[in-house]
Amino acid sequence: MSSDVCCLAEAPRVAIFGGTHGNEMSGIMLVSMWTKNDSEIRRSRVHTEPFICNPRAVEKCARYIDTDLNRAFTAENLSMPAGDKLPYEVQRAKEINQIFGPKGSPDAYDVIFDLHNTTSNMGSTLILESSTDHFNLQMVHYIKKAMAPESCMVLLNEHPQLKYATTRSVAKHSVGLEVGPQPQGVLRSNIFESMRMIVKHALDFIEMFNSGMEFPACRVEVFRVHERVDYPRDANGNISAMVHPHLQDCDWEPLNPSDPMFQTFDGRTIVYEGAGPVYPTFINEAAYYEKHQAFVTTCRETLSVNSIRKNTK
Ligand SMILES: CC(=O)N[C@@H](CC(=O)O)C(=O)O
Ligand SMILES: [Zn+2]
Repeated sequence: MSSDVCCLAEAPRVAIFGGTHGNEMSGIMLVSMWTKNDSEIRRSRVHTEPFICNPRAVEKCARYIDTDLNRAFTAENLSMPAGDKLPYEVQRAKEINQIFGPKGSPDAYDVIFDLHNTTSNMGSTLILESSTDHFNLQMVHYIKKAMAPESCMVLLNEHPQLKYATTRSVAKHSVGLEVGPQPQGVLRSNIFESMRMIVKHALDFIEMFNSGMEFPACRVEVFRVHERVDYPRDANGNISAMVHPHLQDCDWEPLNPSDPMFQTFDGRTIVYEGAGPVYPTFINEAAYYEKHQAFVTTCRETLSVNSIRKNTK
């Protein structure tokens, strides 16, 4: 019914970020490619800016120089007086906020896609930070349909403690794109092509939305971030077990009470002792050893998405 349609502002300004982490190669290569020739990302009703977020980390092929850029977009950092004593990524966050934000203001870019790779066997995953952004929910619904039969999962991170201040959070609508498995510093053609295809569908969606198309109400399956699980550790804080072979590479598959979770170096199995099934993801992500995270558990949910169209005035 058209009376239930949410009329939303047009989304003419879009950015595609790569190299938020300097060793996640697919996004870095795609963004560099589109910077040289933007024919693939050009649409008549969308202006799309490809952008390398952490050029010094890209140069070094490291996740970051001083601190993780994808945690740096806090109100505190962004309001810090500029100065060259600040950590490189804090300076960079302030610059990115100037160009694509300011975060939370009407001047901010409409949509930012931030391209990441994971060493986990997650496949293609869209990361959302809000369950009430119906523009983003309609977009991920569109992308999932367009990608089928290839799967595209949706990870929803609005957990008050586990949420972090991402680079993409300067936009009005922020979307993370995480594709794996791909080792750090490595390009895999299948991963690169999946990422490229998702960006294509996303831009097609925005083009259609900006052209005035109405998107009917729908439902979308998401996996909501529930808990961070660290590796077992000894008294000195060193890791004392590895991800169990039965869990390794089983991202998005149910983990039930008493299922194997870790394997100690002397071959003992540590089982999951939670109450019900959870869906682990980011299993054995290389970048998360420093964050004390072996995997994150999620709960499966279906969200109802409102019908949307561009407001016409
Ligand atoms: C492996 C990796 O870098 N993942 C991203 C996820 C995200 O963009 O939310 C991060 O931790 O920043
Ligand atoms: Zn990343």
